[in-house]
Amino acid sequence: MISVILLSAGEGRRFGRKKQFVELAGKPIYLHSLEKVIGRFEDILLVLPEEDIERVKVPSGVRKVKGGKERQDSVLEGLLHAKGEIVVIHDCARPLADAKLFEKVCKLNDYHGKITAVPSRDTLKEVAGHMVIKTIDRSNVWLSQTPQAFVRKVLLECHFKARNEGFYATDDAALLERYGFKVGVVEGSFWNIKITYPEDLYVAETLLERMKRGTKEMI
Ligand SMILES: Nc1ccn([C@@H]2O[C@H](COP(=O)(O)OP(=O)(O)OP(=O)(O)O)[C@@H](O)[C@H]2O)c(=O)n1
Ligand SMILES: C[C@](O)(CO)[C@H](O)COP(=O)(O)O
Repeated sequence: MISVILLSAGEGRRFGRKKQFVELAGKPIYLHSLEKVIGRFEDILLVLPEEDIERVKVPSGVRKVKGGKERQDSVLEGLLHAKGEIVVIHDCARPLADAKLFEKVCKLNDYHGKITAVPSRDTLKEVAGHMVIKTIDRSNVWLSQTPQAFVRKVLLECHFKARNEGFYATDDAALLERYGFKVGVVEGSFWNIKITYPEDLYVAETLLERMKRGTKEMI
């Protein structure tokens, strides 16, 4: 069985409010991800802020779990309730993720986990105090996205170790890397943007409009 853990328990500090409940194309941001996985996966968990759990209504079969202080804490809460041998972790803050990506990333083969990611298109500079130190070779640099999939037991082991060490990372793959497990990459999409700041919402709206019209060419 595969479990999907949808993360929606953030505070939206950079956005200015809990962005998961903000409307995007007529429905709250978290619902975009939920609708992508319903009917495709047996075990779906939606991680929510404790104070919102009661009032947020979800389709039958979807389990609501209370989140933690940081993203990583929320993932661990989800993991402790998940039933699948494989777990897919997804940020509801990425509402444009293609439904097919969720299935693609689960095919782990001989990896302990897989991420979706896109190769860097920009020239990368290391900067200190507004001064350029050097240009970083971008040929091996990929930008990490979600969904990401893992063998549940392995991810749980890594989360426990990280908690004991007080180590926090911005994605789950970083924990597997730290403890010596193998992480593979599936090509994601430049359309799968993350809503972090208010302006990201306008970009997401524009992209969604384009997707609805069936035209995915770059603007
Ligand atoms: N304690 C947390 C923090 C984050 N998330 C989720 O993890 C995803 C990525 O996090 P981020 O974009 O950082 O969201 P926020 O934590 O809400 O934003 P900020 O860091 O600006 O406060 C989001 O879907 C968010 O809801 C979560 O479930 N629990
Ligand atoms: C997991 C993630 O979506 C990958 O890009 C991201 O790391 C979330 O955290 P961030 O701090 O907003 O980058």
